[in-house]
Amino acid sequence: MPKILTTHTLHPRASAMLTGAGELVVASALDADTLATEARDADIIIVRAPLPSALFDGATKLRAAIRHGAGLDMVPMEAATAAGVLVANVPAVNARSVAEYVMFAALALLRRFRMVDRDLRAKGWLAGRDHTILASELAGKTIGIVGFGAIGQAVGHIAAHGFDLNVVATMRSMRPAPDRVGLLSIDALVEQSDIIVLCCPLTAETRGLINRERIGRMKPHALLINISRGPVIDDDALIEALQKDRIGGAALDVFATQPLPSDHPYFGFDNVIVTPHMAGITEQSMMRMGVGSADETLLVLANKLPVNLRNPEVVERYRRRFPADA
Ligand SMILES: NC(=O)C1=CN([C@@H]2O[C@H](COP(=O)(O)OP(=O)(O)OC[C@H]3O[C@@H](n4cnc5c(N)ncnc54)[C@H](O)[C@@H]3O)[C@@H](O)[C@H]2O)C=CC1
Ligand SMILES: O=C(O)C(=O)COP(=O)(O)O
Repeated sequence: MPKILTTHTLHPRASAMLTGAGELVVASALDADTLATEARDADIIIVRAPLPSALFDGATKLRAAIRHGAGLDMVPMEAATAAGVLVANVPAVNARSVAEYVMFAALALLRRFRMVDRDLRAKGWLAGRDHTILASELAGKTIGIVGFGAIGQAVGHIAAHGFDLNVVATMRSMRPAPDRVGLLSIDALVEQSDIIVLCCPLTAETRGLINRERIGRMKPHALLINISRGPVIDDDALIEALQKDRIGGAALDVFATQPLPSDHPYFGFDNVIVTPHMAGITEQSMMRMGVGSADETLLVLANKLPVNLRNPEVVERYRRRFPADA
């Protein structure tokens, strides 16, 4: 029976799909050593936590690493490819969930929800209503989307059609954008946006993209929302801007260090929302990501290639390891 190692428990519908196809084993811990040890006799690994490169050295049976979600930064692609292991992901199926989180975060920041809720509970009704800085509407503001892929487009659609926001976006290749979306360079986008949303993957190019200089160009009331990956932002520069009231606030779902240390400076700001990497996690998206991961697993176990193969250059090496059935 093939061993399907998963870093986290899957949605029941996904587990049910795998019943009979293999032995589904949830990793006992997520540290590098445990994952590498438990992957040694695995045929497939379903990934929701960073994998160490060393995992691929000892995992001689491993056919595929299947990313439960979009971002591929958790899988060391070079090590997987060198070891002849297929890498696949389940793209786009959590985009709606993340886009709804982005609107929630923008509204919560503009409504100063953290403070209002806290003051009403701690100090009573009048304190909850006593805010000298007024809340603000979304309508008419400009939202700037960095990375106009599945999530960026879902954010743009809801923002333009649901909230009457002006939408601008930056893309790597400036292809024609949909109606109601203006294309800008990253520098123009940070200068012109009231709300800046990071929806790009973490790559060598996007690491540190939101640096001190770009934060310095933002409007004084600008809100920064990050659902991408933590290292896209220079944390020291953002913390300094928040301390000096140089920007309006931030909503951060992802961090350079996860779990976020409990004494992290981000916890100290009233105008910062922090969530534990859960923008893409809803009942619906967990089902879709789980089912997508199970679909890809079943294909690989049937000696076929996954639909969303992300390292096609591995195929020849993989086929030498696991010759296809006639
Ligand atoms: N917080 C959460 O729960 C979640 C976070 N994510 C993160 O969001 C990222 C994007 O997800 P999707 O939209 O599904 O992926 P996608 O691949 O559909 O879109 C990413 C877009 O970013 C663009 N891009 C890449 N480098 C860029 C650059 N330097 N400047 C501007 N644009 C650039 C790409 O061309 C593409 O259009 C994922 O890679 C992941 O890191 C994804 C899902 C859930
Ligand atoms: O899709 C992504 O990249 C995410 O960050 C969310 O996926 P996950 O919750 O890790 O399965």
